[in-house]
Amino acid sequence: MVAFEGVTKHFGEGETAFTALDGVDMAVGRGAITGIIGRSGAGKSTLIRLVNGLEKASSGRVTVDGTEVGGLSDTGLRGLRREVGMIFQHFNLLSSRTAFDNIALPLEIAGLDRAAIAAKVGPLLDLVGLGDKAERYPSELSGGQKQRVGIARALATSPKLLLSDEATSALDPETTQSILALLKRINAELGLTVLLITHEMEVVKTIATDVAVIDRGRIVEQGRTFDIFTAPKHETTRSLLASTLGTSLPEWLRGGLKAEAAAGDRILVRLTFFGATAFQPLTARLVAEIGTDVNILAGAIEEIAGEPFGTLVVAYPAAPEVLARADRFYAETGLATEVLGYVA
Ligand SMILES: Nc1ncnc2c1ncn2[C@@H]1O[C@H](COP(=O)(O)OP(=O)(O)OP(=O)(O)O)[C@@H](O)[C@H]1O
Repeated sequence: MVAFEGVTKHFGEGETAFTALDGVDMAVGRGAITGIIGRSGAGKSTLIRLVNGLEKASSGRVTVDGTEVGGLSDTGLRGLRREVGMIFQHFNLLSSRTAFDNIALPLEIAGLDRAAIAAKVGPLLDLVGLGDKAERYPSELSGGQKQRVGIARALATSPKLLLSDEATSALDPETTQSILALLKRINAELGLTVLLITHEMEVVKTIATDVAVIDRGRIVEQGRTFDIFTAPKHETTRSLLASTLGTSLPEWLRGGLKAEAAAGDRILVRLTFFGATAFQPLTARLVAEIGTDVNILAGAIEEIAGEPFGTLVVAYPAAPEVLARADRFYAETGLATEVLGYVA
């Protein structure tokens, strides 16, 4: 639905020139919820703003449904923006307008009469759960309610694509979950494609079917969320995900970790389980097969893009016969393993 082909974006000229995007190739599938993650300043906002023509690529092509955004006239851009809704971190509502009138705004701009507008806005208010708040002003609404108005406004022109720029970053965790549930429902019920940028890994883990990782203007990794989150390849992805997945080591352990084993050391291994049911029996068997001298140091079962996934960090003696037993067990069970290092 959206394609980036060799997209580069420079800001400024000469000595102050800055390359915000550097040869981005990326595809956003129809009906998918795609999350773009990256550190602050990586280029996420610039990337998303190219999709609705708020920024123009310096080179390369951005297309929405086959139409090149950079080549559109002002009229063409207005048409595109009816097809592409956007929601923002700080909601961007007009404080002088009620919830109803904020949602009505894009329809007024599109030239609809009052009756047609009312026929659209009523159901949208119901869809976002604000049927009883039509006449409230933004100052009378909570953050979550304001974002619901923002979502309804973005949906007013029946877009095919919704862009979300840190839409839950200003909300508390509970409200975030309710907004994410709403976005998921809209995606499923209206078949709306969603492209979101966020610095919150939890958001991606909860709703994104696909993810792209951006680092200093380049896409360094992209694919299905479950695959990327369970087996991140790029260093940036690993570091972004470390604190989210319960796979990061406690400081006291990390501090003493060595790359090489000395006599008498213990090896630290991270095991990855797919499917919650595998967790218990495999943990028990691990201890039985390797020997009782196994410490379980960290572990968690979580859900990524709707699928259960578990990790366990264990330590046991780095003696050749123990390592051989462990390797046999891993090969038999197909467990994914990663050696984290050695401790005295
Ligand atoms: N109009 C501009 N003029 C000059 N530099 C810009 C402009 N807009 C963005 N940049 C620079 O481009 C880089 C990418 O910015 P962008 O806002 O896309 O990053 P981001 O990943 O969205 O960051 P954040 O998570 O902090 O919002 C940053 O270094 C930023 O300073």
